[in-house]
Amino acid sequence: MKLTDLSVLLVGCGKMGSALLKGWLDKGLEPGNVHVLEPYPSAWLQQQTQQGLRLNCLPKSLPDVLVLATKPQIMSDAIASIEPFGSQSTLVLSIAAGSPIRLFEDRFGANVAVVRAMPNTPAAIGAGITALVANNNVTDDQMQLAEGLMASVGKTITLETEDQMHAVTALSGSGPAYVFALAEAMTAAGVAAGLSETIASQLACATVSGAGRMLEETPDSPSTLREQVTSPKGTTAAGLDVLQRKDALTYLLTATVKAAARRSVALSDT
Ligand SMILES: NC(=O)c1ccc[n+]([C@@H]2O[C@H](COP(=O)([O-])OP(=O)(O)OC[C@H]3O[C@@H](n4cnc5c(N)ncnc54)[C@H](O)[C@@H]3O)[C@@H](O)[C@H]2O)c1
Ligand code: PRO
Repeated sequence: MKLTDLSVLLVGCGKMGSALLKGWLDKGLEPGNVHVLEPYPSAWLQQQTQQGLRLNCLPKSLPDVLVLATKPQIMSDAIASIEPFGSQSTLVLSIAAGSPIRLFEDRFGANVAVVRAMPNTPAAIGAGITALVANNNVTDDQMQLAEGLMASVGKTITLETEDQMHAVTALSGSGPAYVFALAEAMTAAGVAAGLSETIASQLACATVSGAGRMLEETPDSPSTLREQVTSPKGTTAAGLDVLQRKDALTYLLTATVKAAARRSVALSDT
């Protein structure tokens, strides 16, 4: 099905919901075919009503896709108002961390077609990556539809089992925050080395962003790209000797991702 012909009911239009909606509207989704439920609509979302998007009212017929983008903690309450829309012909596409497929099967019925997806915030600039997993009720056409929607805001990968979603959420879902934290820490390190905050921040952010683009735009692996910066006995080798001493960086990130994955498991159990 083409994006132009698609009808969508979006529940929750905060940071991720609006990043996805922006991407879909840019790619040709008709605002007139979109209903959004959002108690605190942004100025941008309110503006879309002038193009025909319907805010805080329910569609008269079943939409092709019901997108769930509220926080997992209030997912159950949010579903209460839209239970009749979880029919077999409507694809339920949830992006909530820690909301398992069984929650939607319990609430909408065992026959409901559910795709669980984990995007990340670079989706806002079309540079996201989304992992998807479906239940057995999802048809090939519906899976293609879900992949197509998420591909319009970045890359997609399909998971083998829903269990993998905890690690995915911890790695790529939360991952942009780790990278932004790196830029913040590099700025602080630049200040400690004698630069002004402004110059340190400019250098740190451009370095993170430029290195990210190289990962994207060159065929080289992260290891090769790292080696290309590192002259024997030079400055980078001296720095990496601290960063990677006793695998410190790998150890820290492994513990980080494990903690996030544990939180995903805990959210699924509540
Ligand atoms: N932000 C991320 O990086 C990210 C990445 C991947 C997945 N997610 C998932 O996306 C979901 C939304 O996260 P977010 O960061 O956009 O949060 P957010 O708080 O920005 O957005 C959630 C929105 O839901 C709205 N809402 C609250 N109650 C509602 C209701 N009853 N009906 C409809 N809308 C309601 C809120 O007003 C808010 O605007 C979460 O489940 C999160 O796990 C977020
Ligand atoms: N943001 C959501 C959270 O922090 C899910 C992944 C990224 O819970």
